[in-house]
Amino acid sequence: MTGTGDEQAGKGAEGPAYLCGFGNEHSSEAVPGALPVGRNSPQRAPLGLYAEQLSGSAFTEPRAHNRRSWLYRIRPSAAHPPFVRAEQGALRSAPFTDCVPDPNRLRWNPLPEPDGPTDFLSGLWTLGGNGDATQRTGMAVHLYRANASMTDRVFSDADGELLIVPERGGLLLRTEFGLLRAEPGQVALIPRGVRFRVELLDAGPDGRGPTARGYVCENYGRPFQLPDLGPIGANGLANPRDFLAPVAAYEDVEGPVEVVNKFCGTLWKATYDHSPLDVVAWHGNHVPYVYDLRRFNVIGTISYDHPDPSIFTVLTAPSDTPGLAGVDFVVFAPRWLVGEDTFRPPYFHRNVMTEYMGLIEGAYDAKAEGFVPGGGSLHNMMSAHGPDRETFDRASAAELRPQKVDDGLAFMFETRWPLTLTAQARDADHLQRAYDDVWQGLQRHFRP
Ligand SMILES: O=C(O)Cc1cc(O)ccc1O
Ligand SMILES: [Fe+2]
Repeated sequence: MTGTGDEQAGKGAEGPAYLCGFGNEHSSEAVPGALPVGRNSPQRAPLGLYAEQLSGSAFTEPRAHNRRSWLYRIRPSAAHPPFVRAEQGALRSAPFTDCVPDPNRLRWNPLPEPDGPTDFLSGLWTLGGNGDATQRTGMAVHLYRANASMTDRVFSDADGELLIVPERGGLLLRTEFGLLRAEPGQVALIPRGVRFRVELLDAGPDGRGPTARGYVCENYGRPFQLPDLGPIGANGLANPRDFLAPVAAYEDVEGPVEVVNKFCGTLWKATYDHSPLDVVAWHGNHVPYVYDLRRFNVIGTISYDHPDPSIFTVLTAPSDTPGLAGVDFVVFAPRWLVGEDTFRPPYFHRNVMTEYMGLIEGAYDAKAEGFVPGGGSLHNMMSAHGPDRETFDRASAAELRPQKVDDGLAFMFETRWPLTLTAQARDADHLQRAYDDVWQGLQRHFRP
């Protein structure tokens, strides 16, 4: 695949320029002539740059799964002193062994405000996850809250890719590949190993701003890809051309920059004597991207019943068993409900998959109250859940006219493995201890 064009993104003309297309073999140069022509590693790279390959798959994986990018940079990444252990904050990693896996339905309010100056990295707070980062399986659910831009440091995650879901406040992601802007309603993906710095879009000149919040799915397994469409056909759900990769943009900055690396669950740091965001040109398919959830082409019934929410899959990270995702990213976007003789909100169910849900704005059609933007719910493997009592009563009696559901944007990280909590999530003050009550009082209506 090749890029078909550039796109100006963000709100208005000041947004970064982008390259379009999911999984494409993109190329970009910030200085004309910086990309070598016809080879990746010439004897001397153009403009005195260093060539470096960043591999996101084994060299030998099938072409359809093969991922790598070639970076042409001012200094090679290899020029650095030893990494030493860094502050872990509230960031935790798989395997999650603090807690016994809990079959209860759980729900949290948003994270409390940060105590002091907190950037994206120090504001990461892990809820739980599954698998094992050292085995490259499973996933983790993190939340973040940040009131300061990252300055003089960058982050990269050797353990997996990061799907960032802003809920409050926009983010400017300065990556090795260039700039991405992600506002609430958009999501950003940083591939395994890619270095980046997160700045708050609303920050003042001192880098401080109101608290930005959101969710992060850390995927240790096979990278997210677009789901197959089967009988849906060639178009629909998330369309490939709406995934936007950055154009090359580099920093030529001498001076100490801390590089923080998450490696097998722990954070390590090394101080470089220059900014490692010094990539002048690049090409490849192991690239960061943003996607606007409002571009999701929502498909649902036009007759009766309610398709399973797999119909809302934006991205899927396959496991080694076909059809069983390590993690799916699913969005409940504005849509029309027209099903006749149909209970229209999510049905009662028990699922072998585990569902973590978050809310970006508004309300969710299965929950009348208590599921709030910035909060989250966990319905672990086989836990019984569905509409709360109020929603059930309302939806069972509703007149079934065509109805637009457009008062919220919810999402789900759905995984084939049960999710084990961190101790901080189990013991959190913001855990709603009476969540079970939302299903109390569902009356018997049986009339044999
Ligand atoms: O639990 C949820 O609210 C998510 C969900 C929605 C739906 O419409 C059907 C099944 C399902 O798990
Ligand atoms: Fe569910």
